[in-house]
Amino acid sequence: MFSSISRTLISNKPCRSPTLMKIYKSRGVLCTTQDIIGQELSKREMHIRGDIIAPSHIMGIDHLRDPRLNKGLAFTLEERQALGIHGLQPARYKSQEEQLELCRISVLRYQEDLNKYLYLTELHDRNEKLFFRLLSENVELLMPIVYTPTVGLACQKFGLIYRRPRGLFITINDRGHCYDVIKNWPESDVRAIVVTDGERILGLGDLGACGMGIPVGKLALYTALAGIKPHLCLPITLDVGTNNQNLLEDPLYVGLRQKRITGAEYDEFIDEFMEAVVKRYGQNTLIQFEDFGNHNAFRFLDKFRHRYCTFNDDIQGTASVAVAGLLASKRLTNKKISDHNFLFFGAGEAAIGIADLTVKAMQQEGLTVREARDKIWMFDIDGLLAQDRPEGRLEGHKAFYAKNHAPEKSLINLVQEIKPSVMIGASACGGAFTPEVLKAMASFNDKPVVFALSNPTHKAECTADDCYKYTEGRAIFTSGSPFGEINYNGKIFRPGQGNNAYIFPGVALGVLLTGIHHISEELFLIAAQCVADTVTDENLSYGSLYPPLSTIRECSLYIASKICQHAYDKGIASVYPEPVDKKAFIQGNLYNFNYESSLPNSWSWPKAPEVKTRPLEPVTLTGKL
Ligand SMILES: NC(=O)C1=CN([C@@H]2O[C@H](COP(=O)(O)OP(=O)(O)OC[C@H]3O[C@@H](n4cnc5c(N)ncnc54)[C@H](OP(=O)(O)O)[C@@H]3O)[C@@H](O)[C@H]2O)C=CC1
Ligand SMILES: CC(=O)C(=O)O
Ligand SMILES: [Mg+2]
Repeated sequence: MFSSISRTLISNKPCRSPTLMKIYKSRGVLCTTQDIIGQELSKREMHIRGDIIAPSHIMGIDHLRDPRLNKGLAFTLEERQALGIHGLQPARYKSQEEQLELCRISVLRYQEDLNKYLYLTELHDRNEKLFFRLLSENVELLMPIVYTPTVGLACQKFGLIYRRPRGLFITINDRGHCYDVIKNWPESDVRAIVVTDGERILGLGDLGACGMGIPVGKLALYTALAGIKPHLCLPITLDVGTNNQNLLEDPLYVGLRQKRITGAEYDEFIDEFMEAVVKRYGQNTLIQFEDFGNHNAFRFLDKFRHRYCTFNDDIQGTASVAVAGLLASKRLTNKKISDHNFLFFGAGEAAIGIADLTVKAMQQEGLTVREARDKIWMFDIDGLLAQDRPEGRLEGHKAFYAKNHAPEKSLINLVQEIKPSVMIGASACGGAFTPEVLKAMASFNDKPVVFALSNPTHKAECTADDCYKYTEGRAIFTSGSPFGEINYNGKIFRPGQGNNAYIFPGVALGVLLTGIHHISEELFLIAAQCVADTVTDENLSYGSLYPPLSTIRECSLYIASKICQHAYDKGIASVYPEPVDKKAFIQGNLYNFNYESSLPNSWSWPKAPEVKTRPLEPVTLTGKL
């Protein structure tokens, strides 16, 4: 459709006069934006709308300035001539592969991770395809930069490093006008939103508006790990203030300088936001809640899950990746999930989410809900979840796991008493799994399973080194942030990263492609099984319960294909007709990480007299400078 549009004249301003419109139309001039794609779009959107690009309407320097169009030195001589950028760059042609190599060298030149983060942010702003291809082909190297742990530091330093806008900030002062703010977003076809209010950023607490790094990082993974087209993704931060006194007093803080709004005003604001999203982008827009405070996270999941296309990544995505690890661990321990005795350190979004999904996994193995819950012990800031404990409420799902047991505030005492075979930390309490606790786990388990899921790295309940050291190399260890390769007494471990990044990109892709309206727990069990299925014996031999990060893209596509099948089998898809070849359907909808021709379809090499500049000698692609 667009190639014919690109051949047609487009007037500078929408025409309002019916008479003029008739005349223009008779001459083939498109008068209003509606004429072009049947929607209200700005002129720029006519040129670049989603992945429909009309290069013939963008001339000159904009091709280099627009990250969606820029290919660096990969514009051919023909393209440079046609686009009017000839002479604006040095003569050398560089393929995308050569550029990728230069990017790798450039990133590695930086000593500090925050500088690597800044380099990648700048690349993202400069050349979108190069950024995403670099990230997707170097996940092991770069995910720790755009994601945990470095993204945590980037959020903490957000006021200092903020350069260019990315994503939408909607503040509590915009209430009544959420839709108007969302309308300012230049893309008319958004399918996925990651939203935070910054109250619980990783394990770093309330970072207010500085939490924007998280939706940006999560959505970068949507594209890099699942091939979801970047223009379909929108990061949003809802700025309702912050209770972080340091930020409130920090002259560099970029958010609203006020305490968090709570209560009815806050709830109405979130309601308005959800409605505004649907009003602009439709009922099927996927809204991923990320890093909200505990109380709000559970409330909103309950409130919205049957009204919107939404999920909470910290509760459900984390649950899925942890259950995936437990499923994979069967091959090392020879135990079913229901053979274990669990102790959770932390009873918040992540821990409760994992516990609830683990119960579902045990039900699949034949246990009743009661029997499954009995196997799960939980510990929060006030100690063991015990039915009659004097302190600490048993709000929400905590009550399901409360035991008929005397109050217990000492982790080591509890460990020694109940002798768990699996211990899962999701407390943001760095170092809580002390050498004593780890030694105890090793004393009554041949292969203790230890998950230290808190992020970023310094919040992990124990390090990988300590875990292997104090369990004599017998532990099956997983962490939320990466620990790299560990050499314990000559044995090499490559512990896996139990992070929801294995789950949410693939789940999102499956949901978006099939148009699932409401996201059930079942999808997260499917995703867990997919991840567990992709773990090889070799991965397990290095102590990893997850496939290597270098294969996480395949893992996301596998999850999406299973969700796709499930959606049509269960009749919960809304995209019809059902694709016969699901794999081809998915592949056909993925982002193309490679540069494409910038020449309009109709473009042909101009005749000599029309060319104002002297054509360059074509440069050989492999030639040296
Ligand atoms: N690996 C992954 O993919 C993910 C990791 N996480 C990480 O998990 C951590 C927790 O996140 P989330 O569950 O959302 O946070 P929450 O605030 O919801 O939960 C934290 C839990 O830890 C408990 N806790 C805090 N301090 C202590 C302590 N000293 N002793 C015992 N328990 C304590 C809290 O107790 P109380 O309930 O009494 O307040 C609460 O139950 C974060 O570091 C986060 O980064 C989160 C999501 C995904
Ligand atoms: C990984 C993640 O979602 C978190 O730590 O909050
Ligand atoms: Mg999170």
